[in-house]
Amino acid sequence: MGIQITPSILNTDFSRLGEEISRISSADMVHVDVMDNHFVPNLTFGPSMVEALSRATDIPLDAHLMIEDADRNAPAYAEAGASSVTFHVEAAKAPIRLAREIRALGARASMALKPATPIEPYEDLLPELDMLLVMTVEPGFGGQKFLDLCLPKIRRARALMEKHGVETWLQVDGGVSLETIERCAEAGADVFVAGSAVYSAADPDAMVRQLKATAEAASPLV
Ligand SMILES: O=C(CO)[C@H](O)[C@H](O)COP(=O)(O)O
Ligand SMILES: [Fe+2]
Repeated sequence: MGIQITPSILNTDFSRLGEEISRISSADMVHVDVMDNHFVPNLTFGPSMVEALSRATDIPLDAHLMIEDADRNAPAYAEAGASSVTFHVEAAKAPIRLAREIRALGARASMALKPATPIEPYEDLLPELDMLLVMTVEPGFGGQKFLDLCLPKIRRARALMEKHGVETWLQVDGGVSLETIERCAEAGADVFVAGSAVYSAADPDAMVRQLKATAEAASPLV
C-alpha cells in the first residue's frame, strides 16, 4: 500500500466539514477523531456524523475512537461506513473479539496505544489487526507537540510486525508535521495522521502531497 497520509479534521470548521474534506483530495483517508468526554476530556462526533461524512466524500474514513467501552460502542462506526475503525486497547475488555467483529462488519480493524502503553503485551494480536496506531501525543486535542519518546515504540512495533510476518499498517498520530514525519517514517511508520500541519497550511492539499513525499524519501519500506 505504501505511504499514506490521513489528515485529521479535528481542528477544522465543523460547520463546513464537507468543504474542509474537499480541500484534501490527495488524502488516502480522512481521519475522524471521535471523543466521548470520558476516555479523553473532549467531545466531538458520533456514528451519525461518520455516516453523514461517508455520504459526503469518496475518500475512505479512518475513525479513531477515543471512547470508553469500545467493545460495545465501536461496531456502530463500522456500520456507519467507516473504512477503518480504531479502538483504544486501554478502553477494550476483549480486543480480539472486537477486532474480529469489526472485520466481520466489513471494516479494517485497528487498535491504538496511548504513549505510555507498551506494544509487547499485544504482539500476538497483530495478525488480528489491519492497522496499529501508536499515539505520539496524549489523546484528546489537536495541535500538541510530538512526543519523541514514542519513536522507540514505533521501531519495536515495526520489528514485531516483521517477526510475525503480518501486513498490518503502522499509523502514527499526534504532532506529525514536515518537521517530525521523517523521524516517524525512518522508525517504520507507514500511515501518518496530520491535523494542524495540513489545515494550517495555505494549501492543505499541497501539504498532504509534501508530507507524503517527505515520508517516502525517509522510509525504509518504499
Ligand atoms: O487523535 C488526535 C488527538 O487525540 C488527533 O488525530 C491528532 O492530534 C491530530 O492533530 P495534530 O496533527 O494537530 O496533532
Ligand atoms: Fe486521532
